[in-house]
Order: sequence, then structure tokens, then C-alpha cells
Amino acid sequence: MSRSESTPVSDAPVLRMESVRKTFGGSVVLRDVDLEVAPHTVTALIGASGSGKSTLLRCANLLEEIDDGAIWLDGEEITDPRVDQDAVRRRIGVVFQAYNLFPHMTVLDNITLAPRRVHGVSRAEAEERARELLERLGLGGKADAYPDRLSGGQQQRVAIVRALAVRPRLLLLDEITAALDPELVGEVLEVVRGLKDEGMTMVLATHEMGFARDVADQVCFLDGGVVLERGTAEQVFGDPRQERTRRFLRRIVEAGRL
Ligand SMILES: Nc1ncnc2c1ncn2[C@@H]1O[C@H](COP(=O)(O)OP(=O)(O)OP(=O)(O)O)[C@@H](O)[C@H]1O
Repeated sequence: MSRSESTPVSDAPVLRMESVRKTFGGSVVLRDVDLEVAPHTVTALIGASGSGKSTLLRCANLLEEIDDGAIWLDGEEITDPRVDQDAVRRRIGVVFQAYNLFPHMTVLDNITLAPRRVHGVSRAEAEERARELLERLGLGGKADAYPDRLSGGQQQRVAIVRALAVRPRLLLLDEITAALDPELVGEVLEVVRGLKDEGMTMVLATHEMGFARDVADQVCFLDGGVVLERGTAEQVFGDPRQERTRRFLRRIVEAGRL
């Protein structure tokens, strides 16, 4: 997509979270989380396993109900109980670690299902958009293939195409390379880089620190459900303010992952 296709003129945040609190069975998983995501920017959520990254994304997409605080999408408070949650979810694309493609459907049918069934787009229009996206993501010849004929990296790229097919305002990417063999990670990250260049607004949870450092405009370090540190990639990776962030990054460097 081009910038002009999906884009408003203003710089008002696409996504805003304020004092978000989320508990599961009495244990606090997100505590007082504030977040602002500007249009055409990439926000990377980093932090140890269990720090709350996925939960934050799931709250942003209303897949989890928050206990306190509020969330806005394009200035509309989406946590207002009067809001049509399905309509909100239709404006947000989500890609998970597991690609969740329907195995009995071709790539093309997987991609066009939501635009046709949920968004009321005609088959012809949905297929045209799907083919264009497949081409753009290097999957031009795969429209009629079944998912089990594709590599993990190709399947994940199809999942990204599927999320883009409905022209989302915001894309949430939850550990999208975590299930991939190392040699397939690069091709998926390249796609994300390309989407950034096209101006897509994205929030991604990732353990790929090198990628987060390269691609993110904003990095949030979560620790025990708290956004402990937030800043530019340069600041958080190059000059972290918090001792816990420094310790986390030191471990990553020692493990050879940064
Ligand atoms: N549905 C649930 N019910 C109960 N506890 C949950 C649920 N989902 C997440 N949690 C807990 O919330 C905490 C945060 O989990 P979350 O998956 O958000 O972390 P994460 O940072 O994304 O971890 P990872 O990097 O391993 O994906 C964890 O302690 C987890 O066990």
C-alpha cells in the first residue's frame, strides 16, 4: 500500500493506551501501561518471556478485556463498552507466532476469506488485492498452493498478506519469527522492513533484538508488566537508563543475539 492509501494527514497517535492494567486470576500482568504509537512508525516491545508483550498486543486488539485504563484507536476510545468490538478488530491486522492458516484452503482462499465474509468485498476485488499483495511479498506463484506445500517462512508471509488484505489501520505482530527455522527468519523480517518503508503503522513483540534495533522508531522494554523504559531504539539499546534494561540487554549480548 502507498502512504496516501491508508493515511490521514494528522500526526495524532494511531494507538494510545493510558494506565492500562490487566490481571489474570489476581496476578497483575500489565500495570499502568502507557503507550503512544504515531502514524507510520514501528514500535517494538521487548522484554523477557512473561513480561507481558503478548498480553499488551491482545489488549490493544480487544482480544483481552482490560481491568483498568483506556485504549484509543485513531482517537476513538475502543475500550468504551458501547463500542462495536468487531468493527474495531476489523481495523487492526494481527499476525501471531503460529500462522493459523486453514490447511484445507488455498493460499488465495485463506487471504480472501475475511475481506469477502467480514468486510463484504466482492470476490473479484478481494482476489485482485490478494494477488497484488502476494506478488509484492514474493509469493506471486503461490496463490493456488495449499499451506502444507509452503515453507514456514512462506506461510508466515501468507499470514502477513492475510492481515494486510483488509487494509488495516494498524498491524500487530506477535513474535512472528519465533516458530521459524533461523534461516527463514530473515525473509519475514525483510517483509516487515518493506511494510515500514511503505508507511504501515506497526507494533511488534519480538525477541529479535537486532531487528528491533534496526527497524523500530520506538522501543518499549517491559519488565513484569511494567513499561520500564521507552525511547528511540538508539536510546534504549545504546544508552539504557534503567539497570534492569542494561542487565537484560547484557544477557542478550552475551547470548550472541545482539
Ligand atoms: N490467558 C491467561 N491466563 C492466565 N495467565 C496468563 C494468560 N495469558 C498470559 N498470562 C500470563 O501473563 C504473563 C505475561 O504473559 P505474556 O504472554 O503476555 O508475556 P510475553 O512477554 O509475551 O512472553 P513471551 O515472550 O514468552 O511470549 C505471564 O505470566 C503469563 O503466564
